[in-house]
Amino acid sequence: MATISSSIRCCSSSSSSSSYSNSSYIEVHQKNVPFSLVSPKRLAAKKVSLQSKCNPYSDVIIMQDGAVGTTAATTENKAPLKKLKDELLSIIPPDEHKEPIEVRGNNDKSTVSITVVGASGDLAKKKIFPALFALYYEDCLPEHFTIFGYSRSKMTDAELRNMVSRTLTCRIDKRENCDEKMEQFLQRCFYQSGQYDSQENFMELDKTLKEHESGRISNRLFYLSIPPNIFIDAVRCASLSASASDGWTRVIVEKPFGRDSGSSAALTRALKQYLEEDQIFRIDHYLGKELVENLSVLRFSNLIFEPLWSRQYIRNVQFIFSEDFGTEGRGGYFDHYGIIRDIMQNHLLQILALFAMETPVSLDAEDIRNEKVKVLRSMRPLRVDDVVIGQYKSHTKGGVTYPGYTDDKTVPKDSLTPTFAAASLFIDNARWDGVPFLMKAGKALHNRRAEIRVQFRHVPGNIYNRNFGTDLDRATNELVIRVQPDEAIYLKINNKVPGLGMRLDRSNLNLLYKARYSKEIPDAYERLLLDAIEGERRLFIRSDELDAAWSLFTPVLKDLEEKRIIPEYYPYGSRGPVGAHYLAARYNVKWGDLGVDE
Ligand SMILES: NC(=O)C1=CN([C@@H]2O[C@H](COP(=O)(O)OP(=O)(O)OC[C@H]3O[C@@H](n4cnc5c(N)ncnc54)[C@H](OP(=O)(O)O)[C@@H]3O)[C@@H](O)[C@H]2O)C=CC1
Ligand SMILES: O=C1O[C@H](COP(=O)(O)O)[C@@H](O)[C@H](O)[C@H]1O
Repeated sequence: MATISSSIRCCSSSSSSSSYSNSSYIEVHQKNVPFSLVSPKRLAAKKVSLQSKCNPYSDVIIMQDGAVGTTAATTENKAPLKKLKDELLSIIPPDEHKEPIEVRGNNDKSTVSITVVGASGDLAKKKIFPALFALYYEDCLPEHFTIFGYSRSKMTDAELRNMVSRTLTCRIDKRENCDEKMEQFLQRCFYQSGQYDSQENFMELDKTLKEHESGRISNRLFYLSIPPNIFIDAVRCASLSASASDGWTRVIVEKPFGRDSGSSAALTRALKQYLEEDQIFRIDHYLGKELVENLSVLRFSNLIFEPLWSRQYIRNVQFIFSEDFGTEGRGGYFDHYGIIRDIMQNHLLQILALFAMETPVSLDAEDIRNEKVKVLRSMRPLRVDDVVIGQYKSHTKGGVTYPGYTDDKTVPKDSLTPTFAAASLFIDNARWDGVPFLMKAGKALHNRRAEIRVQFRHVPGNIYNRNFGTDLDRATNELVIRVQPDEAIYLKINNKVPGLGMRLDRSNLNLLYKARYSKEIPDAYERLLLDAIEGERRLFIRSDELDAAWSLFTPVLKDLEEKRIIPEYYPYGSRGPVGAHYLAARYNVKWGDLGVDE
């Protein structure tokens, strides 16, 4: 052990728990941060496993006596721990691993305080508290944790609990002890009222946090669920007056990260006055979605896909986002940003980067983020010619009148803000030269959907061409990764219809998640919150990624706004502006979601 690092200690102690007779733990101190441990009860069911249930990117460490712990996969501690794991595994052959026994020790010494800043708001109620409860329900939160709501509204702890309880739901697959779990969770939630720009108020928060931390090593996570104009005030106050004194302090920042390259860089500079880059967790919740996370698995762990993943076989790739509702309630925010900033520059571009990047050296956060930056920097900035914009207008259907975008009272009547956009992007590198990457995003369309469509090239010299008639697109192999709803991966292939004749049809090889997996898919915020607690950064946006993303969109956004380009109006609930078809047609492409057999 001594050969590994003086920062790794290995200890034994007697357990206070009755079900396990012996107890061992290892402590890894990196900047005074102990690594997290996984409950052995969960592991016991699986015997010795090399992955923790809650964070697949943390290593499970098997001690010589059979004890099991996990590492939080931070860049700081991952390297020595990997070495440690390798060493331990080489000492103990797999078939000699004993049953896991309880791992105790440093978990008792540390605690995590999660403060939701802006706790009275929409996102906190809709996503953050429910995600924290789901993590608690799944036994994924550390043993010692406390949740604080912080906002200006006056509320007692009981009122916060009441507000939170109305937003919580139980997992459909295990409801038995839900009420009990909910009550236990709510007892760990507290509320502190304060201003976002008051250091004094944050000092009061600090005092309350300390009382709950009861002398343990304190780790503090601040989730900024507030409008962007108050981000910096809140970060300043939290960092100067309520940082953890001995453990880590991390801040999750919600988008928007600026409106363009300039304002985004200014935000980053301001954040970095108070925080190191590795304390900033910029959320893009699409990266926490199951099928987005699966993209790399699909590409890099299946021999059949990676060889096809280039200009040689792929004709075009489409990233499609649609919502069947308008800006209801968020018009004020939206009008300042528009659909390009709201969806394309972040969610769709992040998916594109994961789709198109080269193979990372490893699954480490920095290796993945390096590859994403590289591919983003190989892309051509967009020009006005590369985009089509639209805005929804009022529409009456079946006796119901749906409002137009500018009917929203918080939106100026003469607003030209796009609620729909389609764009063609290109990656100027050896792999993707000439392949159109098309994006389409819109609100108030005919359905709610997010998907990736990969259209492959036509089969050269296809001897079955005559069976498809003149429309070769009908024979295109298309791989669809449906992010939501009804998560699925399906591949359209050409197949012979059974019978004596020779008739072909298009059929789907279909991996529909709800048919294949019985387990409920976790919400994106669950994964992201857990990662932030564990210090796993791969799903968060690094500042250079953000810069690269803004560089692509800033010129076109500026042009659209300066030239006051008028959007094409489309009826609420329709398929969007026709202009999107012309844009795709320029590259000989048809949008895959509009076909008869989509
Ligand atoms: N809601 C959503 O679905 C999504 C939101 N986001 C982002 O998450 C963050 C939070 O969103 P959301 O919860 O909708 O925001 P809200 O508008 O609901 O604001 C959150 C809280 O901030 C306080 N607040 C609101 N406006 C101001 C103001 N002008 N000055 C000071 N405090 C204010 C209020 O609390 P109090 O008055 O009690 O202090 C409010 O409850 C934003 O950055 C948003 O862009 C990102 C993706 C989706
Ligand atoms: O970030 C945002 O995302 C939501 C859509 O998220 P989803 O997980 O429900 O698909 C979008 O409605 C909102 O405008 C945008 O700010």
